[in-house]
Amino acid sequence: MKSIILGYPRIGEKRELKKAIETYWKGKTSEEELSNISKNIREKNWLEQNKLGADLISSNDFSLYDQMLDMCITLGCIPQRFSNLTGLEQYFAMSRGIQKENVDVIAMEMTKWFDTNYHFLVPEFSKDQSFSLNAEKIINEHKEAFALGINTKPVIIGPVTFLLLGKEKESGFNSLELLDKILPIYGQLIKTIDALGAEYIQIDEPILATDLDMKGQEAVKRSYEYFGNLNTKVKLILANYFDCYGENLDLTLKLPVDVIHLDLVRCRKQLEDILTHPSLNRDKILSLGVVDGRNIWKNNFKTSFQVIEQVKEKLPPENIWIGTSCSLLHSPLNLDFETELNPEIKQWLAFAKQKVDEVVTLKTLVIDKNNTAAIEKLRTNTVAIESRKTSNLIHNEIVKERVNAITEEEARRKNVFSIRKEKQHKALNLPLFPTTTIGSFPQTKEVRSWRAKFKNGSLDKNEYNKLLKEETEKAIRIQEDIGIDVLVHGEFERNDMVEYFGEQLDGFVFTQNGWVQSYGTRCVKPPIIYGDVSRPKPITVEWSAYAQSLSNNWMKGMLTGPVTILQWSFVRNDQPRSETCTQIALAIRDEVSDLEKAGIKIIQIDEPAFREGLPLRKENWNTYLNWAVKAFRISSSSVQDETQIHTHMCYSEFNDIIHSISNLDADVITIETSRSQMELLDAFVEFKYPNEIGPGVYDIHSPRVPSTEEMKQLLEKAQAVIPTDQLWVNPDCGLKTRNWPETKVALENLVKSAKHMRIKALQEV
Ligand SMILES: Nc1nc2c(c(=O)[nH]1)N[C@@H](CNc1ccc(C(=O)N[C@@H](CCC(=O)N[C@@H](CCC(=O)N[C@@H](CCC(=O)O)C(=O)O)C(=O)O)C(=O)O)cc1)CN2
Ligand code: MET
Ligand SMILES: [Zn+2]
Repeated sequence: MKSIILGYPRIGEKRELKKAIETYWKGKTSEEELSNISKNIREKNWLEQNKLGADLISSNDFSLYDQMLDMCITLGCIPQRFSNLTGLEQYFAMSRGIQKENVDVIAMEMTKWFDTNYHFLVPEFSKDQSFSLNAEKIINEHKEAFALGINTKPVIIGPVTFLLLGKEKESGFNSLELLDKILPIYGQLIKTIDALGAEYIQIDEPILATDLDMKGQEAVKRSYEYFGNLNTKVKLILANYFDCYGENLDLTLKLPVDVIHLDLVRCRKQLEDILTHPSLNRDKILSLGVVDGRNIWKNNFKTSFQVIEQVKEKLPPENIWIGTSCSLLHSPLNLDFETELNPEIKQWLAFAKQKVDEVVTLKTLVIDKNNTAAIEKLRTNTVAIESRKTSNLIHNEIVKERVNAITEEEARRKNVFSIRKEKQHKALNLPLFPTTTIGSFPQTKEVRSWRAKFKNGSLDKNEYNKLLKEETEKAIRIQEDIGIDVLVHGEFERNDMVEYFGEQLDGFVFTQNGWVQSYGTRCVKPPIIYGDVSRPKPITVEWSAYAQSLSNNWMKGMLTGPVTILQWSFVRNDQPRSETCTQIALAIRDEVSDLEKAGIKIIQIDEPAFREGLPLRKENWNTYLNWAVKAFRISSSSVQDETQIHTHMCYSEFNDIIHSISNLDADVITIETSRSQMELLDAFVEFKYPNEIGPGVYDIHSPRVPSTEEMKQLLEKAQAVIPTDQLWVNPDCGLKTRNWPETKVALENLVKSAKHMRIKALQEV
């Protein structure tokens, strides 16, 4: 029996990697310094897992930006436009774009990794694509760990997941047609790893958690049969996570791999299917992912034992591994740093380091029932689990009753959009192609340092608020000067769009250092929802009212929606997510009502995680979409017809959920479309989406400043397919990650492009 960790967080205990990369980007440190800090983080991670007693530890789970991007480099799949660059400059240009002297290249697209808040860079494929092996990173990391006495299992992304998550950059071919070209490169890679003396390779194929068509299944079969014929000693672990193997199970069990990993947190029922499956061969090792890599709750050891016992009836102990459900990339690093958490709640939690310990302890208890240290851990585990079941911190009867009493009417606006639209146009009096931004303005070092000082007590509340008010006023004047129509207050008072709300709602706790990577160097501290959610008092009303008082332009109220608050938090697992989401929706509904009462005429309820919450398998979509849409509608429907409700979504594909997007019935939706050159609009066009829409024309994830001409062209593209009176002009998303100089120029260009469109539209009438 072995313990297996599918991957470990790479940001460093105190986000050392983030800081090292960002200072490197600023030109303040050398490549060598960055490389040293990276190496230290890797070594620390390996030694930590090793010390805790984990048997199978990953290498190549480290990345300077993203593991899919690393895979592109490994396979020599580098888009043409980066071919004049080399090394780290090329690597970071691929991730963030580059703009200097004679070089102006846009970044690769970024999108959500399955149903997580982690973003990967999307591989780009052309029909005559060629591949070539560059295994340097994988070799070096294996050697580094080996020097510490650890024979790691390199982890790589499998060919089918790689190809299917990538994007064809020309029409008329399917990425899977590249399989024949890519398999020999994977073959060379596996041989290279074999030659290093690695005992195992972990090949991640989470695409197996989705509905694969015949071609996809065939590709899986062909790939692993190819790998099976390589004549290598190294053993293959096939890892799927985030859902069951489902329809892909029979195929999977017949593949010539040594180990099959199961995510038993997301899909417990597959165990029964597998153990009774005629194709299960007793030589196969099953890696049981029982410790949740996606949430922070302590593992229930007793439940895990039941799972292991069930497998022991069918397989010999040496063919049973115990592990994390998925990589721990999605989990914060170390609970020991949380000195301010309520101890009652803290005892219910486990972060990455504690999860490794859980995996090892479970294994120990299974193989050695008399191990006293492990028995003591089992005892504390049982106490914690029981304490959570019976704690009176969790339940609030008033909240439960309110959820049960929700009526259909409360989830519906008073009138249909066509009626609202007219009233809103009269009330708001906006020009054609109204310009707006998505909410946040640059979170400068100063703003963050005020918050840090306020939190550590060296800045008092009045001074902190005064500084924030000044910053807000500054942002408003800048927007007025640039000529933006609908203003925002800038969100300077918020650390994060979800954490900020979590901090002010009952039923949530938040961490001091519970960072999780979102993309590149950007991290989030997801709040923890441990109990019934309610809003003790208004959250944003004072800020919005203050901001509105400073300007004659309309000020958008700015809220995070219930689905996104749910999706970007660690959610309690003792009741259905839908129930928790509805509780949050009621809290936001009260906030919306209060904003309206305070004179705010336009209220944006952000739902960037709406799409991400979609289950991986289509059979579960309707259930989710029903409660998610309803939650949004509960939060947004208390207002008068004249009050304009906006929503915002980024990184979403809309094609297959456009019906539900339309059912949200937001008066205006702003979306991210610029990196895909407006491709994401297609869904709205085909559906004849009736409400107003702001397709993003400015890629805010890149420091690159888009030109007026560029944005004009994007708007013309939009205007060709969407009626003019439905269109808004805005960036892809909020501007908090940008700096002021580039933001100002980009927004000036944006307003110019809108004005140009307006003049043209009037001339045409
Ligand atoms: N939750 C969430 N998910 C999301 C998004 C989002 O906005 N929020 N946006 C999409 C893209 N993802 C993003 C995720 C994070 C960030 C981001 O900007 N993160 C910041 C941290 C934001 C934050 O929590 N800031 C805190 C803490 C800031 C901090 O680092 N403070 C320093 C001290 C600062 C000083 O003394 O000067 C420290 O702790 O060391 C604050 O402002 O208060 C970062 O990584 O840099 C942006 C986009 C999708 N998913
Ligand atoms: N209002 C938020 C902002 O502008 C929306 C962000 S969506 C990830 O930052
Ligand atoms: Zn966004």
